Formats: sequence, structure tokens, C-alpha cells
Amino acid sequence: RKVQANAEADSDAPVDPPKVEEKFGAVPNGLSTDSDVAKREAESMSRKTLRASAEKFEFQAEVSRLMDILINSLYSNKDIFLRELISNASDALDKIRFLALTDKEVLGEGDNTKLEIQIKLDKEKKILSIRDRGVGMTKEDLRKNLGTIAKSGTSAFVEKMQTSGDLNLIGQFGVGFYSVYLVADYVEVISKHNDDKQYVWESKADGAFAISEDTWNEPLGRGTEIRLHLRDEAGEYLDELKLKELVKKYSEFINFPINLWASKEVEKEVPADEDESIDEEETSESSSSEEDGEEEDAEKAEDEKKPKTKTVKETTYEWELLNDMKAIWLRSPKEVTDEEYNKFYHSLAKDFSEDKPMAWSHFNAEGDVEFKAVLFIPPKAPHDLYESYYNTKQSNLKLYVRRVFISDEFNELLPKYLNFLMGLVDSDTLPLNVSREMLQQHSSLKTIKKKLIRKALDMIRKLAEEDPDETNDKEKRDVEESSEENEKKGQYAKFWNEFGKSIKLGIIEDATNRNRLAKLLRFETTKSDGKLTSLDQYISRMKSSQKDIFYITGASKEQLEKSPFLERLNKKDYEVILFTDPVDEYLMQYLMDYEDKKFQNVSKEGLKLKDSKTKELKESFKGLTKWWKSTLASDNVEDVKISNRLADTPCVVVTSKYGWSAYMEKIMHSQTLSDASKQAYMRGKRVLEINPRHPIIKALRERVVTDPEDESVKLTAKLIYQTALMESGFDLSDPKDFASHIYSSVKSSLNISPDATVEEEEDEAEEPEVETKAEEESASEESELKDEL
Ligand SMILES: Nc1ncnc2c1ncn2[C@@H]1O[C@H](COP(=O)(O)OP(=O)(O)OP(=O)(O)O)[C@@H](O)[C@H]1O
Repeated sequence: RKVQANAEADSDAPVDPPKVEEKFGAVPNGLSTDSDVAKREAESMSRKTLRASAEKFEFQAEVSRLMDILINSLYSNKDIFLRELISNASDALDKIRFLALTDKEVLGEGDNTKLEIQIKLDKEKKILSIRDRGVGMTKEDLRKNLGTIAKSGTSAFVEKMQTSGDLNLIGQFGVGFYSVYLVADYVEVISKHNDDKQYVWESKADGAFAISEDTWNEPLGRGTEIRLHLRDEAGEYLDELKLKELVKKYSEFINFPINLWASKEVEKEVPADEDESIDEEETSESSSSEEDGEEEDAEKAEDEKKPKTKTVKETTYEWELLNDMKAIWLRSPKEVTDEEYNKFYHSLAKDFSEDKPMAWSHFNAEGDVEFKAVLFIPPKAPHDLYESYYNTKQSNLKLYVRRVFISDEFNELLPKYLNFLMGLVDSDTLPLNVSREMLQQHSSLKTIKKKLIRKALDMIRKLAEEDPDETNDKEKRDVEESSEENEKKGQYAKFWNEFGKSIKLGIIEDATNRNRLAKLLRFETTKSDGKLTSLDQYISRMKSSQKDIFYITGASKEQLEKSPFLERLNKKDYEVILFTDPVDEYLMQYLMDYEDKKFQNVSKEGLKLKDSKTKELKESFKGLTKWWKSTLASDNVEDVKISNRLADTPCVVVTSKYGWSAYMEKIMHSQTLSDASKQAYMRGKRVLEINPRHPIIKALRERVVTDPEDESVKLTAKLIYQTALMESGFDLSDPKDFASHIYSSVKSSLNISPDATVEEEEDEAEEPEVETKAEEESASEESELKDEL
């Protein structure tokens, strides 16, 4: 009877999972069906070699390299594979839900309509399976998606991973799937797409993968199941508690239910063991005497009243929901904690480093177009943010319409220069059942975009306002600094270093918001003492006599600080902005004024600096400037003028107001594909400005007065011009010509006759050179030295 009781207990055991389970492949406690046998055969076959009948493919070289690194990685945080798989499953579910908006049929019926993720463990066989009812993959999808890497920048990632060993960013590079090989040595991907049959992709990460039509697993209906045959050392992922903890940690914000086939200890009332009760009866019989007959009867009656059951512990299995799918953006911003925003950012950005986002903005737009949005400024700029700025169409904003994910490639939501922001928009106003193309043209998008830009710029402005480093008010700064935890200190400089270029690109591209963006601009100046300053701060320090905002452009701060263009400005204590980023040159073509103040490039014409003697000097140097201009006629010099910007340098070359500056010319020259004819056209007209107080200039004037036709004076004047060109940042068009002028001048300073010629080499009969002993020795010494080096 015992045997029977056990059998009964077994049959009640939790091997009878819901219907979904039956289709799910490996059954935990092993139901012995025909398909099971076939399956096990298939499995054991495949563990040895990939299935013989399968079509074999080689991984793209880059994928193989990546897999090699992953397999041999000593990276300790192997957990990341799970969030990558769940994230892929969630993407696939998003895709089918989106398709279903316009065609309900694609969802199918019954269990197929359940948009969920299921995780299952088979401790015995050491298999962890993750299944989704997403869009699935056709045979071709399997080959392409899990064999090649489409996204660029993967090489960069592989390099980085090899050197830093940090795999945490894997998801951001579009190669998350391969992280399965951190924990598994053999992986099967079973997938069913509506347009194809069910296929199995499998690989042991040995350079090859195989695809075969799946005739042995239970049909999936639709979607993908990934089976990880875990390595021995990855046994911890068969622990339910561990998986629950991981899903909580990484996948909290997944918008689909994630269910774990979880065991549960339950107490159950089972019929009390009859054998035992008989034994008891027997014992009681033997111990009883006949006299006790009446008493006994009473006890028996009592016993019969007692239930004949007992409590036993049983393990049952059931689907346990691991996430609560809370859409953070639907909640009131007041209710969401900083910690939740941080976590949400990490899941959105697939960035699981410790870095927190720099700022966020969570808002609810009402009116004609209603939407909710959360925007984040990431802690760091992605490695390729500006590399392909004009070519990529990558926006980092997810668009939802009434909680349904539509796309994360909607470039209509934010202008390019704000592409560094992460976040999402969920609109109730946009229609749900139209194609993506139709949606892209929807008039509400313009309103959404406008509001998003406003909010984004506000968020950046606040970042500066809250930074004590940004304030001019020393007292306020001290108060802030003394507060214990001042996380906000220096945050704007950090933002500027990461994303400053984006703000500059914004000024160039977004005329409507130019002024708002200009407020966010930061730069160093001749007086900022190595710190960043803003236009507002610059203006607040302007001298009362100063009308324009002064700036200069060049390759480096050090170079600019020595520029002759700043001589007199420095002397007179004017502040000048130092722009050292090539993009600044473009920027200043668009930023004409700010708060009614014009910008003046101090290396260009138009600088107004009072010099009471200008008129007088102009008159007294008229002869020289006229003569010099005609001497330089062939050098494309528009004019020769008295300068108001020089102190110690004899002369400089300035450009016309709307032409390119010297630095811009350099930038354009360095661009391989720039158009030579445009270069000639845009090149600023050059004006030689002379310093009338400089002894060289004064001496030159005297010499010209004496003999304007003196060739040596003409040569000297040309040499001065060429030197000024160089010092002003221009490239010399004919360096050979310049060099020969310098040598002529050197000759005269060494008192060498200008006609002196170079000594001719004697014409000897050509003989092979024979090394003398001494030469040989020195040569061998040299080579020894090289070896040592
Ligand atoms: N569960 C799945 N269902 C359908 N397609 C999938 C699934 N998992 C992966 N894929 C396909 O394989 C591709 C490669 O996946 P992988 O994780 O390597 O990169 P990714 O998903 O594009 O980028 P990321 O890792 O950033 O999510 C995906 O783009 C997707 O097309």
C-alpha cells in the first residue's frame, strides 16, 4: 500500500504544467512522450557534433573574434547575458505588437497572442531557456542576425574589450546576443517567424554555426526560444533565486511580463497512510484487555471522527511573474525617486556602468498634442557621436503611442544636434493604426519636437544654473561649496566637455533656438584663467567703452595667447574669447550677435580700438603704405593700413570681415575633398596692417622716402610681409621663395656679396667609394649603438 501511496503522490506531483509549457520543449520532470524521445536523441546527437543534416555556415571573421574573446573572457560579471537576451526578446515582442497594429492577424490565436517572456531551467541537463512570443526569425534572419554584425563600430568595441576587458557596454554595440557564450558552450536558437517554417540555429562558438529545419522540437507557434547549455562553472544560473534577482536588477522596466517556471514548496493534505492506522489498530488490540471493551469502543468512535489525512510538503511548479512592468513615464514625476530614474536610464541606454545620468526631465505635455516624455543627459558621449554626425540616422528616443512601442529610429522627434539625449515619448494624440511612414508625416510630430527641444534646452540650462562653479557670485559659491555633498559642482563643465560640440552644432543648425543655445555656450578667454566662461559672464565684464564681443580662432590656446592680434587688446585690458575647436570657425559664421552685441574676430578687419593719433599717423605713413601696397601687387594684398591692434610686432595680415580667417583657410586646406575653386573664392582678402610705432616700420619709411626704387628695400618689405603672414597664421604659398629671401638677408648680415655663388664640386672620375679604416670603425660603432637602442 505504501508503494501505491507513493505512486499517488507522484502522480499528483507538479509535472502537469499549463498548456504553454507543453509546447516549450524540455519538460522539467521529464514526460515520456514520443516527441520527448526524439528530442533527447536530437539533443545528445547535437552535443557531440552539430546536427549532421544541418546546413553549416561560418561566422563573419569579426563575429568569430568577438566570440573567442567572450569564451575566454575572465570578465567576472557574466550576468549580463540574461539582460541581453531579455532585451532581445522584448524587442521582438515590440516588433510583433507594432505589426499587429495594422494587421491583427499576425498575432494568431490562443497562446500565440500572449506577448510574454518565459524563462525555464532544466537543472538535470543544465539548460537555461528563454522564450518569447515575439516576431521570430526566418531562416535567412537567423543566418544574418546571428552570424554577422551589421552595426559599425564593432571593431572599436572588440578593441576596447580586449584592452579594458569591460563587457558592460556590449548591448550598446548591437552584439548583445553573443554574450551567451560567457556562460554557455553550446547554444540553440529555435525560432518561428510567421513567414517561414521553424528552424534551429546552433553553435559551439567554434567558428561555425548550423541551421536546420526543426522537426523534433514542439512547435513554438511564433517566436524564439534560446537554449543555453550552460558550462559547468555557470551552474549558478540554474538557481531560481539567482535568476529572480537578476531579472529584478536588470529587466525591471521591460514592458512585457517575464515569467519564470518556478518551483514552490506547498503543504498538502494527503490521506493518512492506511498501513500506519492498521498497525496502530493492531497494537491497540494487543494491548487491550477484554475488560476495557467499552472504553475501546468509545476511543474507536473518536478515531473515526478524526480526518484520515496528513500534511506533506510538495514541490509544485508554476509561472511566477518577475516584473511589474511599471511604465515610469506614466507616473507623476513627484512619485518617482532618483534611484528609479537612474535605473530606468540604465535600462534604456543599455548602459549598466555605475555612472548616473547627468540630468533628466520628466514632463507631461498637455494641449492640442498630449504626450509624456522622459529625457536624459547621459553621463558620457557615445564613442562615435560626432564621427558620422551627418550620415547616421540614429536617434536615441523611443516613441510610444498609447504605451505601444513604435520605433526608436524616429528622427523627426529631435534635431540631430540633440541626438545625444536618451529617453522616450509616449503620445496619446498620435494615431495607432497607421504605418510608420504615415506617422512620420503626422502634423503633431512638429509640435512634439518643438516642445522636446524646449524642455531639453531648459534641462541643460538648469544643469548650469545649479552648478556652483558657474556662478559669479562668490558668496553663493562659498555657501554651496561648504554644503557637504555637493554633487552639482563642476557638472556643467563635465557636460560641456562631453556634449559642448552638440551645442555648437545646434547654434549652426537651429536658427529658432540660436539665442537659447548661445546662452549655453562655454569657452576660455584671455582672462578666464583656464576656466570656462559664458557669454553672459563675458558681457558682464565688458569695459564700458567696449561695443563688440572680441574673439579669435586658432589651433590651441597657447598659440593664440601669443598672437600679435591680441597685443594691444591685452595692453588695454580687453577680454578676448579664445576659440580653439575647428567647429568654432563655422559656429561664428552663424552667431552674428548676442544680446545686441556684435561679434568681432580680432584677426579680421573691423576692429575698432581708439587711438587718438590714428589720423596723424595715417597721414605721416601715407607714402609708405602706398608704396608697400604697390610692391605687393602680385601677392594678392588688398591694402596696407595703419594698425590699431599691435604693440610689439611690426605688422600683421588681417582678413576681410566675411572671408575666411587664416585658421579657417587651414581647416579648409586640410579637408581632402574640399573644392579648390571654392577655396580661392572664399579666401578672405588680405590687408597688411603696420605698427607705426615700431622701429622696423619707421626705418622702412625713411628708406622708402630716400629711394623708393631700391630693390633691396623692396625685398626687405616683401620679407616682412611674408613673416607677418606666417605669424598671422597663414600658410605661405611659396615657402621656397620665402627661404631664398631669408638667405639673401642672411648674406647681407654676414657681409657676403649678393653675387657670391656656391662652390662647384670638382669633377672627378667616378670611382667606387672605398671606406677608410677610420670610417669603418665609426660605422661599426654606430651600428652597435643602434643595436643597443
Ligand atoms: N529573441 C529574438 N527574437 C527575434 N530576433 C532576435 C532575437 N534575438 C536576437 N534577434 C535578432 O538578432 C539580432 C542581433 O542581436 P544582438 O543582441 O546581437 O544585437 P541587437 O539586438 O541588434 O543589439 P543589442 O544587443 O543592442 O540589443 C537582433 O538585431 C535581432 O534582429
